[in-house]
Amino acid sequence: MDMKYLDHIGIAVADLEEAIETYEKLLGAECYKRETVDQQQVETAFFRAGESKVELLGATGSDSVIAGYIAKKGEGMHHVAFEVEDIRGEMERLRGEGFSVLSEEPSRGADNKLVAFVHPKDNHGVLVELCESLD
Ligand SMILES: CC[C@@H](C(=O)O)C(=O)SCCNC(=O)CCNC(=O)[C@H](O)C(C)(C)COP(=O)(O)OP(=O)(O)OC[C@H]1O[C@@H](n2cnc3c(N)ncnc32)[C@H](O)[C@@H]1OP(=O)(O)O
Ligand SMILES: [Co+2]
Repeated sequence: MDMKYLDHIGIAVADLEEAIETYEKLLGAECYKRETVDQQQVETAFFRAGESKVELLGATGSDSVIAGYIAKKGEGMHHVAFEVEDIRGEMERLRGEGFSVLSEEPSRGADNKLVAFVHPKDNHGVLVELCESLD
């Protein structure tokens, strides 16, 4: 299988501190990691939920896709992320299947991963992230 498992869901939030408090109560677990990814202009906060994770995403700049998303659609589910074994191979496979992979090369994401995205218009309205762990 090419996609190994659902690694995380990404949730766009307007106020990261407030959202962390909410998700700590909701999941009954503490945020275990915070990381800013400058290339994406986002600050992330991660929670474990069984084998999967919840990634809260706050914008760090007005050009951030998260700021644009919230301005247009409001807060909410932003993407689903699948862990893959070989991200470049998977990007090539998806391009061959006609999907719009949004970059030529993967970039550095949070959590020591390489990431790439597939346009939501190709996935029935859901932005899909591919991630490959570098650990
Ligand atoms: C922290 C790093 C990493 C990790 O390690 O986990 C991350 O998770 S980073 C997460 C943030 N980064 C990204 O999302 C990068 C990839 N995304 C993009 O390049 C863009 O967001 C996009 C998908 C290309 C859309 O950008 P753009 O075309 O500029 O936005 P529009 O507002 O014009 O939208 C066009 C069209 O698409 C719909 N849309 C946009 N975003 C989403 C979304 N997340 N989910 C579903 N649909 C989305 C938008 O509503 C528009 O639709 P129409 O109005 O019907 O045309
Ligand atoms: Co993500």
